[in-house]
Amino acid sequence: MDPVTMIEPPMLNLSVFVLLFSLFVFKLTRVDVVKSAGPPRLSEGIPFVTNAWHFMTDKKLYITRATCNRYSKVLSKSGIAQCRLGPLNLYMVAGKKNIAAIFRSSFSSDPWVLRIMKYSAGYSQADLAKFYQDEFDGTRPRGLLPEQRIWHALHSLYDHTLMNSRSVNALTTSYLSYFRQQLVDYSADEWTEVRVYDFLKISMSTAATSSVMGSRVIKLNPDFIKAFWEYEKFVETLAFGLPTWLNWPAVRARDRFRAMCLKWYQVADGEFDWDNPGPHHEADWEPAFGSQVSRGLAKFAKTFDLSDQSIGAVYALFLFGLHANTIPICTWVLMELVKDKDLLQAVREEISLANGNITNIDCFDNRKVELLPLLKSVYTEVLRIHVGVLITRTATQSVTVGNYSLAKGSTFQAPTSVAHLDETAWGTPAHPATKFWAYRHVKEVEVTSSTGLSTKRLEFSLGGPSGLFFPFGGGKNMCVGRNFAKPEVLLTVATLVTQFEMEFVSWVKLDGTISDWPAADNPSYANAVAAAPDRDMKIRWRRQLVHS
Ligand code: HEM
Repeated sequence: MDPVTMIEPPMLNLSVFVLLFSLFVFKLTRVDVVKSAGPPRLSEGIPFVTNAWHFMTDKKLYITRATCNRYSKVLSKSGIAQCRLGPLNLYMVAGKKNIAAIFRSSFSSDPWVLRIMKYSAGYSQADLAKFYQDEFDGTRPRGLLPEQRIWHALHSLYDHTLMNSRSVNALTTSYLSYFRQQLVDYSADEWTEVRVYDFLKISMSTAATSSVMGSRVIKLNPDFIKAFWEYEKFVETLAFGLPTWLNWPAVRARDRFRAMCLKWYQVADGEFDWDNPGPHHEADWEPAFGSQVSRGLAKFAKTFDLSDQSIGAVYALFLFGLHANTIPICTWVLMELVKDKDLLQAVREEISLANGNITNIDCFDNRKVELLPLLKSVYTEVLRIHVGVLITRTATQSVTVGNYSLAKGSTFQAPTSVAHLDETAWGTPAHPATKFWAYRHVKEVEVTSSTGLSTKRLEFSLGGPSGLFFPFGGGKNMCVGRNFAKPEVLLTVATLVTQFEMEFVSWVKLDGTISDWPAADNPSYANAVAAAPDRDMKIRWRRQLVHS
């Protein structure tokens, strides 16, 4: 199937699910509707249904209802609002102080993550029980060493293999080399038409998967990348835990992708020498599992004796985390550059200057590209505008938020979009907060050389308060992939704009037909982190002649 048609959002099915889900919830739950003395409540047109419906079909609207004048100013006034989401009673929070509060150590995202592991990834019940038993609230079984505790082991594995500079550098170098292989078919002689999102979905996911697990996983499963995107479009709705008979296409896509991951794992496991200690256990790269994080996940699965079903789920969910946000973010960055020729030229010059006017990307210093102020500003601005997630936390003890004392077990959600689009924090008279502005996060500074010569240059400077910018979440559950995400996106963009001349052709719908409208955030991604575009940009490009 054409890779574009396979990503059409499952709107029809979703609508049916939501309706049935809402009725299901309405019938099965008895929820206390007494007006409490707690934070103000966000009203619902149809009790139990309206919020769940909006959350699953248009989360922007769900959040807007809590903040916008037309509906209610509940959240903007008080900084905390109660909100019913199906059977759950949640507290939505906003404002620097309340957001900082939910990033404290007395809040955890583990219960929310468990839901994703259960439904979106499909861990087995027996393995989920190991996580449930390792209580996050201090009542965990006593006498266990930290490394014997499953949550601790998972978090420290990520810290060790994704957060330190050695592992990030190794992943970045490997990613770039695989990404360049995706470009070999494009020559300097002819113009080729490509769709930006379509191209990046295939090329970046192929390169990033290979850099983490090695390319064998794709050779063993020729449909691997296609199966990933088939699965990706369902991950958010799977998390709602609808019965399988109601959600069959999603469950089938998940199980198919998980089985592919397991097939690869079994080959790698048979090949890896587990019994003999040696450098292969700590190497940045070895042929069986690939990178440190991939090998670490295998060790984790063995240590906690995970079932085959859960092992497939471990890798499927990790690959979702790896691709689901960097690829839409990179797409938006590239779209913004192609839309604005002057900006594209300015970014090209910045990259070229930093690299001594060498346009051969093979000679680039990766770290220099990451520091370029204008490119970093565009990346930051795209994160600000297009990351729209409800950062979710559960209180592990009784807590005080926004002057309200709330019980242990209360669930909180902080919508990034309320903070990221706050006009008073980010807007300027010429550039409102809701609009992309490439130069929002740079300022011009004057520098004087040792010979007394004064020049002006751009310096990166976040264009608003850091407490109102949290695209990667915060606290101990903050995104562990953020140190890799940045070089992955920036180096992909730097490679493409330096190696290719590119021109806008037209906006197209996801099925490839012409669109009169530019791309906007796709509302059918429910609680996704970075919004995918609802349509694509067709461009034409050809390789630049390289001077080294
Ligand atoms: C621009 C790209 C990305 C964005 C915007 C993003 C955003 C996020 C957010 C908002 C969370 C939840 C954090 C919280 O609850 O406080 C998260 C968690 C996570 N992300 Fe990312 N992410 C990105 C890239 C990546 C990459 C490249 C990887 C893998 C290498 C990754 C792996 C993960 C994992 C494993 C978690 C769960 C962490 C935990 O529960 O301890 N992410 N991400």
